Amino acid sequence: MECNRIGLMILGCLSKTLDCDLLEGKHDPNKQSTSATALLHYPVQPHNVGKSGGHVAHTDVGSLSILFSYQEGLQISRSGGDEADAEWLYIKPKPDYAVINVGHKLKSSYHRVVSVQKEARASVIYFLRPQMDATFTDKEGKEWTSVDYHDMKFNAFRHDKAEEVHDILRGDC
Ligand SMILES: O=C(O)CCC(=O)C(=O)O
Ligand SMILES: [Fe+2]
Repeated sequence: MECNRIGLMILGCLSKTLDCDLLEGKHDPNKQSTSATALLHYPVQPHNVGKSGGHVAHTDVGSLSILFSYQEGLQISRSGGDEADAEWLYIKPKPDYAVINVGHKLKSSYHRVVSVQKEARASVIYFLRPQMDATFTDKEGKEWTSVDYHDMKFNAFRHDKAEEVHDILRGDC
């Protein structure tokens, strides 16, 4: 609940600063949404250090993500491009701070989690998302409901071969 409130507050501040309404009445507390809290566990991968053995490169679905982790491994791409060509930068964890990632409307960063340590990694993340029936138009002019877009992207996450759904994971549609 608190993360939801803080997320909406941040979106409100960004809206003012950018002079555009990012909330657009699309976060009605009385309507169902796909907002969710995820507890992520990354097992030890001693043979996979520095590789995307943690979380495949992707952009986040929704309005804003609030991430808590005390451990290294999160990287963002500075250059874009394919996962293999991208220039990956570590986001260092800072005690008592959360990492805030904007979602699609503001062009989410392309990020991933790599294996860096000999111990398992854990993170907690809250995804603030619009109500299910909120609509938006993608780059190709196709209209989506928030829930349909969410489900389409999650099918891509579950896909066996990330390279086949690369454009979806990178948020290119
Ligand atoms: O575990 C992390 O640090 C990031 C997880 C993430 O990017 C996600 O679940 O979308
Ligand atoms: Fe993410």
